[in-house]
Amino acid sequence: MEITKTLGEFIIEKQADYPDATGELSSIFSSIRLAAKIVHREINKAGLADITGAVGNENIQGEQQQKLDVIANDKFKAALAARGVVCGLASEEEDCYVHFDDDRSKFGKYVVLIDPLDGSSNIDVNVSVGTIFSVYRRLSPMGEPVTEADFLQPGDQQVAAGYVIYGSSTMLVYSTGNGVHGFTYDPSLGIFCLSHENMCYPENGTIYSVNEGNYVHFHDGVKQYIKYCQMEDAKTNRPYTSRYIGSLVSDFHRNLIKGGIFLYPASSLHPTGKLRLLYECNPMAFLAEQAGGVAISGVESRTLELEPSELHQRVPFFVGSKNMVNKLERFLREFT
Ligand SMILES: O=P(O)(O)OC[C@H]1O[C@](O)(COP(=O)(O)O)[C@@H](O)[C@@H]1O
Ligand SMILES: [Mg+2]
Ligand SMILES: [Mg+2]
Repeated sequence: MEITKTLGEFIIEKQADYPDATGELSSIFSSIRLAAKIVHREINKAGLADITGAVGNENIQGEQQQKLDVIANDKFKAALAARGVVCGLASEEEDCYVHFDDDRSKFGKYVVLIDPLDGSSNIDVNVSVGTIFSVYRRLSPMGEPVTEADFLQPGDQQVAAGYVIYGSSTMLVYSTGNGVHGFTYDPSLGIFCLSHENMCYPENGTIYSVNEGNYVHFHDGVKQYIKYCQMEDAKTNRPYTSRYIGSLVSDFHRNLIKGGIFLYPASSLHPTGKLRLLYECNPMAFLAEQAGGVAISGVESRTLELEPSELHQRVPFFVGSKNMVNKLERFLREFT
């Protein structure tokens, strides 16, 4: 494919769609682009002793922090703090939100929430992982310290969201509410090139992604839907194919391109689900809806309308092709 446009050029071009744009949001994308290149370089060395394995600390979620969790967190935090447009950050790897109080940043208009390294359990086994980000306008007055309220905004208030996937190639996929666009990193040129403009879910798909190892712990509605996916019916292309990587970004990315549904339900193992609302589910739900898909956290529970109550809260999450998620919701309604 001919290289047509770089990420930087595309962002400037799109900025013209927003007459009041000041370039601050574009500056956040420059930070993310830079940090993504650095983390790409580190991940490509995963397997070498100095960046493999755990650091020996637990994060607030009680999970063993991997070295790359910490490296990615530091790189994204530093890049986002360096441009004076972000006044605060919340991260999976930080117990509490961080206030950027240098003279420029404290007048920054935006707060950013990140999952610096998604799919940590796959780092050491050479399976694709990602970074997830979400951007909001601050609610607190300019110049004042950020508060938790700046971060506990419902997902439909996001001004931008996206992910970086570090797989067979590294890609950055984002939306500012004007479609979903993907850029593939060319390490030899050191640039992200437009490769997937206006990404859209197929309305129907034939892939379902769920950790079936937890099947016995699932509620009936989910069990019945999984059975439905596995039943023989040529008219509806069933049985569907089961694909589960165990990295949310990678499972989401595949299903976005091919059509499919991803499920991480609540269960007796994870009573409120496992995935974090603020820096995993909301950004992916924002992208999904921008790509014509659907994202719910239960019956009549649009993920983007959930009112957050805690920085690291977990919620059930079902996302994917419109007709598949709507079908699942009918099962949840019927069997719950
Ligand atoms: O191993 P499980 O229980 O199926 O969970 C896999 C899920 O957990 C996660 O790894 C959680 O994310 P982190 O790696 O960022 O903590 C998701 O990427 C993935 O979808
Ligand atoms: Mg994650
Ligand atoms: Mg993570």
